[in-house]
Amino acid sequence: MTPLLSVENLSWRKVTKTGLFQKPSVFELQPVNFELQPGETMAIVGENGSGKSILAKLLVGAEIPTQGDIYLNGEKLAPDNIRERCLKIRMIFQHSQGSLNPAITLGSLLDEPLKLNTTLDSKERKEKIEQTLTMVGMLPDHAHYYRHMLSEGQRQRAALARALILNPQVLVADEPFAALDPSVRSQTVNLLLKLQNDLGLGFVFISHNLGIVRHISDRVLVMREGRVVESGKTNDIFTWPKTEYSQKIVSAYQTLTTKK
Ligand SMILES: Nc1ncnc2c1ncn2[C@@H]1O[C@H](COP(=O)(O)OP(=O)(O)OP(=O)(O)O)[C@@H](O)[C@H]1O
Repeated sequence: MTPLLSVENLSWRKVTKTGLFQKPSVFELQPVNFELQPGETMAIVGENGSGKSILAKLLVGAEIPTQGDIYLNGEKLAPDNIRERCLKIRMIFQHSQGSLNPAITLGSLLDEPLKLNTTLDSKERKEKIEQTLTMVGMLPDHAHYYRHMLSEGQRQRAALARALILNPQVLVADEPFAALDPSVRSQTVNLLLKLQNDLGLGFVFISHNLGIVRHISDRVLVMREGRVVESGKTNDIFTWPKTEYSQKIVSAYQTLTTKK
C-alpha cells in the first residue's frame, strides 16, 4: 500500500551568526526517514533543541530542507511549492500562540484561507465554513463570534477548524495539548481521534507528554541532538526501547505513572 506520507532522507542545516566576534552556531538535522499510513498518528518526542519543531516546519513547508524529499500518496512534493503544501499538509496553530486574531470573527478567520486557496464563491465558502464548524462540534452561529466570546475548548476547536478548512490529508501540530486544562485536553484528543478516523487523516504531533503519546500514537520517532535515535511502533518503543536515550525517557515516564 502506498503510504499517505513518506519522508526520505529529509535533512536541514543552518548556520547562525550571533555577533561579529562570536563563533557561528550550527544546527544540523540529520537525515530523517519515516512513513505514515492514512489514519495513522506519529508522535515526535525528544529533549529540548533536538530538532522536533524543525522537522514539523519542514513537513508543512515553513522551512526548506537542505536535502531529501517528501512524498504524499507517492507523489513528490516540490520543496518550494508552499501553496500545494499548505493545502495538503496543515499545521494546527495553537490559539495560545495568538493565532486567533481577536479583531475578526471566527467566520472571517476561516474565510481567509478559502479566499486565498480556492475558487469558491461567497455562498459556497459560507457553506464550507458552516460544515467545518459542525465537523469540529461547533455551531454555524459561532462564525459570528470573536475570540473573546469563545471558551478555551471552543478556541481549540476553532484552531482545528482552521487547519481542516482546506481538506488536508495530514495534520501537523507542535505540542497541541500542552496548554490545555485536562478536561479540554481529553475532549480535544477524542475529537482529533474521531476526525482522523472519519477522514483518514494522518497526524504528526510533537509532545513531551508521554502519557498522551502512548495513548494516541501508532508510531513514535525519538529525537536527540538533531537525529532520530529510534523509531517504531508505540508499543515496541514503550515495551522494548532499544537505545539508551529511549530507555531513559521510557523509564522516567514509567516511574511517574507508577507513583500516581
Ligand atoms: N530558524 C532557525 N534558524 C537557526 N536555528 C534554528 C532555527 N530554528 C531552530 N533553530 C535551532 O535548531 C535547534 C532545534 O530547534 P527545535 O525548535 O527544532 O527544537 P525542539 O526539539 O523543537 O525543542 P523544544 O522541545 O524545546 O521545542 C535549536 O538549537 C534551535 O536553536
